[in-house]
Amino acid sequence: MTTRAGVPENTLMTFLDDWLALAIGNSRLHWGRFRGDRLESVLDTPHLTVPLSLDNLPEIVPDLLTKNASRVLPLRIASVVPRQTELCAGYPGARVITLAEIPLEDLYPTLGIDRALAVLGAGERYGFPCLVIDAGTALTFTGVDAGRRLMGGAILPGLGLQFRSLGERTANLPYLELPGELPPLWARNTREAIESGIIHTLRAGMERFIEDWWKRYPDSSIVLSGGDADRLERYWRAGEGRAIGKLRLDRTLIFQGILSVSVPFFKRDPIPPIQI
Ligand SMILES: Nc1ncnc2c1ncn2[C@@H]1O[C@H](COP(=O)(O)OP(=O)(O)OP(=O)(O)O)[C@@H](O)[C@H]1O
Ligand SMILES: CC(C)(CO)[C@@H](O)C(=O)NCCC(=O)O
Ligand SMILES: [K+]
Repeated sequence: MTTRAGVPENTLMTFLDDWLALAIGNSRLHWGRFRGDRLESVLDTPHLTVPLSLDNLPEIVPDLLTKNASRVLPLRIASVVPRQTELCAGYPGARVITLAEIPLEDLYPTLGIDRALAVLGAGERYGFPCLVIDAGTALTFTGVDAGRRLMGGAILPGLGLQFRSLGERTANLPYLELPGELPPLWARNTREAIESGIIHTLRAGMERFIEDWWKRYPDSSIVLSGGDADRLERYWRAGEGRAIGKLRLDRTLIFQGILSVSVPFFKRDPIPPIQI
């Protein structure tokens, strides 16, 4: 158990207190600073190379901390990278969120905590049922129904990883960055052929999942998140003008999820009951 807290949590976090949320992904760290239930700023940093401590936190996230923040800031951690979790465990205010704390039904034991928190956050903000498409290192689909039950999902290599793997594992193909715009479907040069293959195939896959989801849950919100969400949304929108209206872009879902599981620690109005 990596969870640690210097002071009992329920006395530590009050409505107006500052606290930090840390989502540890496979590419990098995503930090959020909250004041009570308000997310005030976010910051992405590289993975830790040394154990997190009271001394080095201000150097790692200088822009998130106020100058006179001398006390131990509570740090709620959602990690899918065990080695990085270990590096945080010595920080006195650290507490690691586990699947057992997520108020969703039918979660399977190896489900990523980032997926659980993102879809919880999406449901709390936009309503259940909802589908989250998280375009990070891995790209995931995670769907929850109106009864807050995990319906299911899927995992595939993220956009960056798809480009990198072609560049690294072939002799003739270059390593390319994600293009800013949707490439033509039928390419006549190598660069556009790679871009087309990866992006149009992903779009087609997204259509498959989204159409099936909307068939089952016609009024559901679908939310795009993760490091590549902005570009993915642009590619999606540039396509054949499908019903884009209900595809939302929200890169703070996981922070909303972390806030939701931290709610018992705040003097905060309860979240309204859900309709089933
Ligand atoms: N500065 C950056 N560093 C790394 N990735 C970046 C950066 N800016 C944008 N990206 C994009 O973000 C994607 C990774 O997404 P994200 O940062 O959400 O991943 P992650 O949270 O670390 O991974 P995961 O949640 O899948 O474990 C990469 O494919 C890359 O294209
Ligand atoms: C799929 C990733 C890598 C996405 O960050 C993460 O959620 C994870 O490690 N998941 C574990 C496997 C699963 O979710 O079924
Ligand atoms: K692995």
